[in-house]
Amino acid sequence: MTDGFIELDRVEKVFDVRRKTGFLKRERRQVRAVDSLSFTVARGEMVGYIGPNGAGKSTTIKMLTGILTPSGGRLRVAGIDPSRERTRLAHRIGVVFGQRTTLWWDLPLIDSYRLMHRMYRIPDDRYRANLDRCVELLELGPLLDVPVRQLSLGQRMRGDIAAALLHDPEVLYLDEPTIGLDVISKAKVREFLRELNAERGTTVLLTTHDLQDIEQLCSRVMVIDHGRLMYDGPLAGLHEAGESERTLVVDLEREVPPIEVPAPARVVRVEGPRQWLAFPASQSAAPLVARIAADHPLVDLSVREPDIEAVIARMLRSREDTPKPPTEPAAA
Ligand SMILES: Nc1ncnc2c1ncn2[C@@H]1O[C@H](COP(=O)(O)OP(=O)(O)OP(=O)(O)O)[C@@H](O)[C@H]1O
Repeated sequence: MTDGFIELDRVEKVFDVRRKTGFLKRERRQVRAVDSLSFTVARGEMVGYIGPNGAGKSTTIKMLTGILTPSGGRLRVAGIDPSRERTRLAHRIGVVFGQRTTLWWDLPLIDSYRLMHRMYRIPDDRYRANLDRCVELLELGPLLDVPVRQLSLGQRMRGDIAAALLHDPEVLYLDEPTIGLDVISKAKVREFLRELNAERGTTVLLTTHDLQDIEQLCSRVMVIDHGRLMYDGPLAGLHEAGESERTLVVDLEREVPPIEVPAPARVVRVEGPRQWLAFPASQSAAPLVARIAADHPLVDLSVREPDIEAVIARMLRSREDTPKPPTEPAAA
C-alpha cells in the first residue's frame, strides 16, 4: 500500500441488525456496510466520494472520524487509528454535515465560535487569524451576531464550514456541503474550498449528490457501491465508463431544422428556436459550440450536466455487462 494521509486497507464494517418478526420473535441479520475497502488519499488531495443511497459512504466517514470502529482491516488518518484515539484525531480533522449543524441553535454565531475556541483549546492568535480569514472569505461579518436559528440554509452552511476550520484541521470531511443552496451560495462555498486547499493544502474528502461540486473541486473521484470501491480515477474516466452525456441547449435567432453536427453529438429535441444536443460528457462543449455558431447566429446557450445518480448507475451497469474472465481454465 502506498503511503497516504488517509489509509484504508481491507476495511470492513458489519452491523448486527435485530428485526422483530413476530410476538417475542427476533431475527438477527448482518449488514455488511463496508466490504474490504482499500484506498489511500495523499496529503492535499481533494477527492469526491460518491455512490448510491446505502452504499456505505457515511459509514466510511464515521470510521474515519472514529465515531464507528471497523469490524476488520486497518485504517489510519494522519498516522492515527481514529477509533482508538478519537480525541487526538479531533484536533486534526474538521467535519461538515450539510444536513446537520454543529452550531448552537439559539446562540449568535460568534458565541458558537467562542465555545469552540475553548473546547479545542485553540491558541488565541490562531483562533483570531482563522476566524478573521473565514469571516472575510465566507462573508460572515454581518451574520456574527445573528442567532443561528435565524440564518438561511446557505448562511448556516458557511457558518458551519468556518466552525470546522477554526482549529486548522489538516483534513476536512464534507458531507453534502452544497445541498439545498442557491447558485450564488454554492459558488461561494466552492470558491472558498478551492482557496483553502490551494493555500493551506487541506486534504478534502467530499460526499455529494451534485456533480458540479466534483467537477469544480475534485481531480479524483471514488465510487462506492455495496461497501466496495467500484471506481477510482478522474471524473472524465467515470463519464467514459458510463458513456454518460451532457446536454447543450442552444437558442438560435430563428426556428431551423435539427442542426447537423458530427456524431456522436446529435439533436435530441427541438422546440421553436431552441434545440437540445446530447454529446459525450467526457468531451468539451467548445468545439460543438464553435461548429454551431459558424452556421447559426446564437442568442444564448447553456450546458446541462448529467445527474450524478445516472452517471453512477450507468457506470455500475457497464461493469455488470462486461464479461468477466473465467475463474478456472476451460477444460480441454
Ligand atoms: N447503525 C447502523 N445499524 C445497522 N445498519 C446500518 C447502520 N448504519 C448504516 N447501516 C446500513 O449500512 C448500509 C450503508 O449505509 P450508509 O449510511 O453508510 O450509506 P450511505 O452511502 O451513506 O447512504 P446515503 O447516501 O443514503 O446517506 C446501509 O444498508 C444501511 O442501512
